[in-house]
Amino acid sequence: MIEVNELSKSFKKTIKQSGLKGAVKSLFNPEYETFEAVKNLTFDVKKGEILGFIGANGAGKSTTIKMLTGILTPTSGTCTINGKIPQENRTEYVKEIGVVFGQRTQLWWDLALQETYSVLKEIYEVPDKQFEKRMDFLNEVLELQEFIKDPVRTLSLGQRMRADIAASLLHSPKVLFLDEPTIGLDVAVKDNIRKAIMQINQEEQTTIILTTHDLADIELLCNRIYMIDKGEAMFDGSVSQLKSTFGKIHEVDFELFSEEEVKKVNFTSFSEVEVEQMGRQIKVRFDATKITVPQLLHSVMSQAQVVDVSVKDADIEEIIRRFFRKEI
Ligand SMILES: Nc1ncnc2c1ncn2[C@@H]1O[C@H](COP(=O)(O)OP(=O)(O)OP(=O)(O)O)[C@@H](O)[C@H]1O
Repeated sequence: MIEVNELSKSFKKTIKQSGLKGAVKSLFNPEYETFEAVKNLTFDVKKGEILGFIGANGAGKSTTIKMLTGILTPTSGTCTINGKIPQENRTEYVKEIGVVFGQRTQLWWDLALQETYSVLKEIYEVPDKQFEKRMDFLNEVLELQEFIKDPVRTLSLGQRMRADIAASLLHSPKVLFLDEPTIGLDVAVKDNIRKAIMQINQEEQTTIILTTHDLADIELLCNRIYMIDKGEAMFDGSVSQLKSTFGKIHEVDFELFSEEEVKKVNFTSFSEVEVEQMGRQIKVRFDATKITVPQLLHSVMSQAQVVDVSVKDADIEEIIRRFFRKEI
């Protein structure tokens, strides 16, 4: 459904000069440098797939989404969505896609939500019968009923996000771009939005590209992760591949009977373990490909009296944090 090939985008940036003299010089005789925000990205997304597009702040996610939606023109490379080039024949292309920028709304601030949908119906030329059916479906999935008659400016952030997602889906697009759809929402609302996204994807086979900083969104929704850093691809694969390839660090927390017992424990039989001790607690971090949890448990329990143990699996947030810190 989506094919991206060697996609790049550079921006011309003014070089800032220091001091008042420099500022005046920049104003009348600016000097420019080229900044590569996106570098040679190549990936494809199959019909019905949900791709999690992740990266640190400034990695180039929004710039990529803007090229895929046709807002920006690539400096080089190509992207085609359902066989169409986003920058060509925009009127036809926008009927194929839905876009939600979580930080901004596409709704009219002073109009009642229902009226906004009627305007969008005309813009996208949705036939009356289809519009009614669509509104019933969106009402059911996104629970719009309680606020559909209210002006957009009076909606809460969670209601506004549901309203925006419904607006992006009104014309039954084949591809949906969601840029931070759960930003700033409370846990319960996030949960509702995720369920709605999942239902739409399953019932309509909508292909979705989702950018988010909330890794629970990725774990719960995405079949695949595409990770970028400074505009370049870093990882392309499933969540379980990410965990099995990079999530080797596990953690076991021991609670011992007393501080005296803690002093009895040594880890000299293991070469690479990271140990932290606090009161009666011992926290051990280790590479699960080199040491197994039973080996570690056996060693500690044979040396001292353990009252509680908790084992933490590799967590996607930790893996990505290590990626961004360049430890991986
Ligand atoms: N119009 C522009 N002109 C110049 N530089 C730009 C422009 N748009 C984006 N950039 C730069 O390109 C880089 C990538 O920005 P982008 O908004 O794509 O990042 P992002 O991954 O979406 O970040 P965030 O998670 O913070 O939204 C940044 O360094 C940004 O300053």
